[in-house]
Amino acid sequence: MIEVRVKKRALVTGGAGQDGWYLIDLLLSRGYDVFAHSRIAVDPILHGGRVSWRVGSLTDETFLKNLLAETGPDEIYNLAAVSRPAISWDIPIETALLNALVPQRICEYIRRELPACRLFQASSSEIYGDTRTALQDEETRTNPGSPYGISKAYAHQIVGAYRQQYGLHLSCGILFNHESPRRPLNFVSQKIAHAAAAAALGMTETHELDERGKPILSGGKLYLGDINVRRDFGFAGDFVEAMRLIVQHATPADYAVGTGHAHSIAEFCEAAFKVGGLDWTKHVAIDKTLLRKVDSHFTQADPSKLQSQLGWRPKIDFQALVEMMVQERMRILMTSLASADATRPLVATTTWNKAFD
Ligand SMILES: C[C@H]1O[C@H](OP(=O)(O)OP(=O)(O)OC[C@H]2O[C@@H](n3cnc4c(=O)[nH]c(N)nc43)[C@H](O)[C@@H]2O)[C@@H](O)[C@@H](O)C1=O
Repeated sequence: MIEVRVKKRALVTGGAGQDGWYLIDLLLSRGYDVFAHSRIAVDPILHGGRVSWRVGSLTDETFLKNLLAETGPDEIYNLAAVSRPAISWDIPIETALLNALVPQRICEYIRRELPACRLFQASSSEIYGDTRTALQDEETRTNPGSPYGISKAYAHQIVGAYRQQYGLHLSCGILFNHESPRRPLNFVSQKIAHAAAAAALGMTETHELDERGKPILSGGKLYLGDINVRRDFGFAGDFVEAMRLIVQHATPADYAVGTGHAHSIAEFCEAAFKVGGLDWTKHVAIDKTLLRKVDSHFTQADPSKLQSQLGWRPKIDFQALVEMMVQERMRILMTSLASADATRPLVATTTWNKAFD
């Protein structure tokens, strides 16, 4: 019997991460049947219990094949990854398997079993490495410097190769830094937002720990690495809209996904502490142990192709993004202060588990 589907069926890998959250909400609002994968168990009532979750490791070939066979998606959004470039040095083999080989296995499965299925692959501006190019777009030379960047470059190129060779609808979004209140604390944006919120509430010490295993705000100070790095910071909610547009477009292709504006980490601090009326220079200090030996010092997207071909425009600018993040951290901290939970143990935010999306 031929199955007639009324609704489109999407599979989102790494669905429990920041981007998965926004994308699943978007797809549900567009009437999709959503299947989501997570590496670890998730609360089934998330997203109003409207998502069918599958839990397991994508690097397990049998699990991956069963996942694709059982869900039979019309569209796959491959967001699962070791998502922290700095941590990819600690787990380089897992990074290569999950970030590079899994996308290839998905392409191979699509080629053999689901040729009508469309793929969005989450590529990254880390594929450019420490570039000196003023603006980066789809043509910019890839020169990644970390196991993360190298694994993402492999995935980017193999997806493009399968698209060329087999004429399949496989696309990559080269995602520049994208943040939100759902960002884990071990990314610089949320680390700053958290410290700025705590300082605004008059706190000098937070329970949550930083990469060094010390409180994120300690003695009223936030310790950071290189604050001169400039990044193109966008809002994750805007980025998932780009993902959907890319998959809906008649022709598959690669797109740079970023705002086109760059800000330094120092500017992020300035904007974040300003939300509470504070002078960031009194609260931020440098700890050289947080400097990265390999880093991308400057990223700024040229999103012209995405804008002209698909009409994408980010709705949240840098200022609004920072304010949104700091205000949400203030709300969370006030809730926790109100519950007089001051005796709870310090919380590490940099566990191995948090390396994944
Ligand atoms: C595009 C790319 O974007 C993300 O990776 P990331 O850029 O490594 O993210 P991050 O927030 O850890 O670092 C941003 C910058 O901030 C600098 N920085 C300074 N001081 C601290 C600091 O104290 N902590 C951290 N974490 N960073 C610091 C750090 O050196 C780096 O230059 C992922 O979404 C990834 O999946 C992805 O694809």
